[in-house]
Amino acid sequence: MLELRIAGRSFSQPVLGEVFATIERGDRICLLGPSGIGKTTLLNAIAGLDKTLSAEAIIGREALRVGYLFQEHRLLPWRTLTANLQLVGATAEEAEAHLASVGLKGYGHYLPDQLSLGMARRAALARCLAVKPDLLLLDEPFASLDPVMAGELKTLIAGILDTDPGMAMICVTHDGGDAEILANRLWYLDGKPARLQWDDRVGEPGLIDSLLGRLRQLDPADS
Ligand SMILES: Nc1ncnc2c1ncn2[C@@H]1O[C@H](COP(=O)(O)OP(=O)(O)OP(=O)(O)O)[C@@H](O)[C@H]1O
Repeated sequence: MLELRIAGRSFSQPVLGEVFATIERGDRICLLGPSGIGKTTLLNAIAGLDKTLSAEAIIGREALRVGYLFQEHRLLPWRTLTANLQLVGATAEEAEAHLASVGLKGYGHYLPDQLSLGMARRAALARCLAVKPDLLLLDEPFASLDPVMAGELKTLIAGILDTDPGMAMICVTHDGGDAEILANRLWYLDGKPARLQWDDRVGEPGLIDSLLGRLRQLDPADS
């Protein structure tokens, strides 16, 4: 469905090295790695937002609908939630249904600034769904949420993926435990410049425990 052939990405210094991988329908990838290593840079590349990369770097991107949940909600603050969803192609009825599916039934007339952090993130997730994505990109969706809210959002995302087995997902997280709930594949990005150090399929007994152990060794601050 998507093939990554990234030769590298530098800003003032090299950030990403060569990244080669394929993403298939139904892949649920948790992307882990130390802070500042290049996870968002990689997600932006996959989303097609990095215009410095050649078309050959992300093969298949043009044919895909991508829903991207950024670290900030990036909803237009002067538009209601319904109007924000309509901007990406939803009808008013579809917008209402998407908002209801993330627990925001009846909030369509609210402005983004009238929402709590957790509600705004769910509204942004509803906007992702309004795109009818083939690929869902989630950049630290649980960051800054209290454990209860984070748990609810995790369950919500797991449910969304369950109802659409063909949808692929890449979720950046610092918490290997998220992988247990959401992932069937794990990527670990590390190195200078950063490369995918592991690309593992979940399913082997003990893999998550071994992942958490490796994370603790590699990056004590993140474990
Ligand atoms: N637009 C930019 N201009 C200059 N440098 C950038 C830009 N975007 C990212 N970088 C640099 O690239 C490196 C990787 O950043 P990136 O945000 O991709 O890391 P990350 O792994 O997502 O970090 P975190 O886990 O803290 O969110 C950092 O050193 C960052 O300063």
